[in-house]
Amino acid sequence: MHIKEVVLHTVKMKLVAPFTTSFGTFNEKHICLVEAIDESGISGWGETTASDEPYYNEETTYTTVYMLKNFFIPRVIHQTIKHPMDVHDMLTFVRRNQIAKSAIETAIWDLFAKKNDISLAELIGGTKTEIEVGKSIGIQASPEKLAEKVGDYVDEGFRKIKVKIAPGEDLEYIDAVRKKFPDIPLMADANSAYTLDDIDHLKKLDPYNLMMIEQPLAHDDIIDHATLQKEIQTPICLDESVHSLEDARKAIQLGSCRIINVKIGRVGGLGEAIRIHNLCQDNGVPVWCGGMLETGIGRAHNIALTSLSNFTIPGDTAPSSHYWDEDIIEPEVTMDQGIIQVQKGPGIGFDINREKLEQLTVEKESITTADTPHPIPTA
Ligand SMILES: O=C(O)CCC(=O)C1=CC=C[C@@H](O)[C@@H]1C(=O)O
Ligand SMILES: [Mg+2]
Repeated sequence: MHIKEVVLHTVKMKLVAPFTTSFGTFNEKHICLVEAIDESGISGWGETTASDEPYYNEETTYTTVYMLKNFFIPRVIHQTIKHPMDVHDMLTFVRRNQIAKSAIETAIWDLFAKKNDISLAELIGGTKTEIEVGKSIGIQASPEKLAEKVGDYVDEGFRKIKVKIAPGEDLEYIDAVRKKFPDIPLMADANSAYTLDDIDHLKKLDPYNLMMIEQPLAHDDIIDHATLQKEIQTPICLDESVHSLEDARKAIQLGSCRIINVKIGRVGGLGEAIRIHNLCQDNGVPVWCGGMLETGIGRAHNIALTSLSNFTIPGDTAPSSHYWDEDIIEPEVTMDQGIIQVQKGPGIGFDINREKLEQLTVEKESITTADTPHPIPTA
């Protein structure tokens, strides 16, 4: 397979509701949608899952566009690509920048599946025809407001509820939810808001029977999470700390977590996500697919990934309508009582609403050569 052109469509999209985590509130975001076109004119699609600010990790939408234009697209355009699983190693000449790598790598996965007229789920060996999904709720104004929001999503049938916590917005909030919903599958995401000084405080979450506490400690830590996991009963799930298969291996070996939140962008693409899934399966560590407030393109990749068998915990893959007034894919991602059907069409299985894409585009750039001022390996 050869890519003859890559078009970077940068869109500005407003969320239907603000989303608050321990590191800030998002109301809108710029997203770069990556269109990889082959010699026969077929388009594969990926998206950058960074935000406008480098608060989740070190990348932003703008850094990902720079890295795609200057390094990653010049590395892959006009090259012979035998299989999308090979793209990860083509990009390791650059350190990290996982979200930028993922955006072009996932577009190549979609393109390859379309050229072979199979769904992305089938291409990666997915076994499920439908997936259970959960809802990630941002930090709310009060414990009562949170419990009310949880009720709305329980009524919609979501199979897991994830709430955000931070010091001062944790025990009372979890207590209010558990008082109203003693048995629902409930988890908390701390986005690195705590330290080992908070061990005794975090122990107070143990009686609430949470499925897990996600990323309680530093975004780049594996060692201290192992210390914490020995002290608390609640299973630790890592998100930000796991950037690669190697990070996952070390975390499992050290006992830093019992669950891993796999995000295609954070780990540098679908190939690495599959490798992490397989490693976790071999070690009895369940995984689930986290969300990054994606458009339908990223959402479609997440659904396909979740069709793999060790994704045994519902992911943060809510329907399009929970994020956008109008998504840029057709049809939109919909859900029925917490279940999303795995798309069967070729590639990501959704069409792009080109009219909507044009409306939302703030910048568009077509790249047809490997030109870059930087030395790029070709081997
Ligand atoms: O896409 C979704 O619905 C999940 C959003 C979500 O929980 C997150 C998105 C982006 C960064 C983080 O704040 C957070 C997470 O840590 O998973
Ligand atoms: Mg998280």
